[in-house]
Amino acid sequence: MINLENVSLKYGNTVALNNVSLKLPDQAICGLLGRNGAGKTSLLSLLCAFRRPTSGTITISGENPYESRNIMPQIALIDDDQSEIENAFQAKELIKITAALRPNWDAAYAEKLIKLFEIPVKKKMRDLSHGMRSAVRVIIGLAGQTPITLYDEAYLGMDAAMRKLFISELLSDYTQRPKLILFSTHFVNEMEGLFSETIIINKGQVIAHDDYDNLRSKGTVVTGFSEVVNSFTNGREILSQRVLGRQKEVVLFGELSENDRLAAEKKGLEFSHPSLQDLFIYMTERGGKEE
Ligand SMILES: Nc1ncnc2c1ncn2[C@@H]1O[C@H](COP(=O)(O)OP(=O)(O)OP(=O)(O)O)[C@@H](O)[C@H]1O
Repeated sequence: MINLENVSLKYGNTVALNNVSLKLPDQAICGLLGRNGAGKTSLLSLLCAFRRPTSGTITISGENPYESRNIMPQIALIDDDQSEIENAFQAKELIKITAALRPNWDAAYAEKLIKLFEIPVKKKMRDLSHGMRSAVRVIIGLAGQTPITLYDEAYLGMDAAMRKLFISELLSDYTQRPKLILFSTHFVNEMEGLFSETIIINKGQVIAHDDYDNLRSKGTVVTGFSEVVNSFTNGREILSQRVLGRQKEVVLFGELSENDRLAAEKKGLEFSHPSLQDLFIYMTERGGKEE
């Protein structure tokens, strides 16, 4: 269990995280969503003890990660690091070095993934394409089997087919060997089916943390004849709207009361929930807090 209490992180005068409190379970695939500069990387860098918070406390399994030799090998951060040091190694050397640092390393799984992603392992990292370098990193993330694995935009440069392969591996591995995976992404539409829970971070603050279905249920899509939809949605918080001939679809923020729903159904309106991406965009545009 990860527990953050009133955690803030400042870089000089820049407040990257502002009084964040968060509890994360031992087993989940948790999406970390936020606009550029929202504080996602800052949060992940605290969790893997690359940085210390300016104020507040972080505990992982009850221990302070900065002072614990037990905790550090249990956490891996997989990011889009382009450092010269890493780029100087052959892919297979980088994999071998990392394997030595990971107590739960699954060598057979790493070999399987190298074949699956068709990695030319003798090439230096700097000579691989961006997508291939990312594939090497996610192989390290998957084969490392760390109980807490953090992916920070780890698949950048991968084409759609490769991203699909990665997601499918992540899911099947999680099903067999559950752990805590935190997954920061801007590909909300593509990845949202992956998340058992989602954290939305905006301007350094956690504005929502809920399971996937609960979060999506905070929005309502209303569809029907334009005039009926207009009279029903008038005065409510509208996320987006589009007209389809005589029909109209309006996305509202918030759940409808049972009375509202029954009244609208009598008028022939239909309801569903918006995508996580639509909700995310709305919540971070208005900067609002989850009710
Ligand atoms: N090393 C640093 N020095 C100074 N300011 C920083 C540093 N790293 C991040 N920041 C600032 O902290 C804030 C949060 O940045 P962070 O990288 O955590 O955001 P992010 O959500 O990961 O963004 P992105 O999606 O663009 O990667 C931003 O205002 C950023 O400019």
